[in-house]
Amino acid sequence: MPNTPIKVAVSGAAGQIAYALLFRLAQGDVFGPETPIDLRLLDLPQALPALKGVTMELDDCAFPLLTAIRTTDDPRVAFDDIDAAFLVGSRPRSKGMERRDLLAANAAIFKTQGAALDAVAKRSVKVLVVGNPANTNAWVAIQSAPNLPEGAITSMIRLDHNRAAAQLARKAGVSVDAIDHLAVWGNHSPTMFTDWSHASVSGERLAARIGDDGWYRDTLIPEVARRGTAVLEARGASSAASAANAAIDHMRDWVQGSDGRWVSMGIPATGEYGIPAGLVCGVPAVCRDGRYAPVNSLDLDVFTRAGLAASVQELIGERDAALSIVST
Ligand SMILES: NC(=O)C1=CN([C@@H]2O[C@H](COP(=O)(O)OP(=O)(O)OC[C@H]3O[C@@H](n4cnc5c(N)ncnc54)[C@H](O)[C@@H]3O)[C@@H](O)[C@H]2O)C=CC1
Ligand SMILES: O=C([O-])CC(=O)C(=O)O
Repeated sequence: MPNTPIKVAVSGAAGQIAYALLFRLAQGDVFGPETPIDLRLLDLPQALPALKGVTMELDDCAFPLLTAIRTTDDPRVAFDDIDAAFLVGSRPRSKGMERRDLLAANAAIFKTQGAALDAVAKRSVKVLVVGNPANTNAWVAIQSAPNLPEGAITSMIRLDHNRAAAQLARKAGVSVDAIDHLAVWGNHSPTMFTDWSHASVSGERLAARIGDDGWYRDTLIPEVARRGTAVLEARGASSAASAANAAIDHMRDWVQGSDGRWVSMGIPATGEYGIPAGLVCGVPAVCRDGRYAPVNSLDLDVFTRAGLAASVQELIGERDAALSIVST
């Protein structure tokens, strides 16, 4: 094997998303078929026995690219010298827990993990936060990692982007690949805003091809926003394989490039579109040469601006609720 292994950490590694993610990572779906991979699996002490079972299964797949697996409950061990991290583990909502309590519990986790990344990860590390509330968890991690370059830590809104793309492709009778310039803005929460105003299919405006503005406003936007809840109700468990698939898509495009196509990513805002600088917000982006660049200077219509502003207000509220944890 000619290449040096890439070191990749996954937190929440004993959980259901990781169970769909790890095997695809080890197969080369993110870093390519020529890149050996050294996995660092992080979970809570009580989950380590189950995590042992996952590592046994990884071994039993005999993946040629998988050169090493290390399990730990210590973020500093997991993140030592890593090139990439998928931060999936977070505290789920439990009975009687208010949203504020959930934010506080997760802010504490992501403060610790951000500080560990700051201390021991490679300066070129690429971090994707999946664990909810993903945008605000990423914001907390960024505040705790002042020595990492700006843009090292992102959050996932790609599942929402993929959900929208699939529904639009079906409605238009085209393949998902034919759709470009689609965006999902804002928070990964029911306030997220699916935007087809720039979307195209083979050079034609997608909105004109579908020709049903009522369906866009009254069906697509709310269905994408509530899709996570609908899957949870149907399956009796929250989205796992599709969440892992979106995490793979997000990191693969970031590493390998999006070929000029728009993807949606939760990234620290630059002040564009009235989003306060630094807030981690879903925006359209293009990835090239291992970097992402937000799509700036778009002309947003009144409906889109209002949808984005509502989601940004929610993010500001979450950030302010997390602020006291970060600053103590
Ligand atoms: N951003 C997105 O689009 C999506 C986000 N999610 C979120 O992803 C997260 C994980 O979901 P699942 O895998 O289904 O949950 P899960 O409950 O099956 O697994 C979570 C794992 O994280 C571990 N964990 C908890 N705190 C930890 C910590 N401080 N350090 C390391 N590990 C820790 C748990 O022990 C457990 O093994 C949830 O927060 C969920 O809401 C889920 C779907 C989509
Ligand atoms: O609420 C959850 O845990 C699941 C989730 O984010 C989604 O499916 O979009």
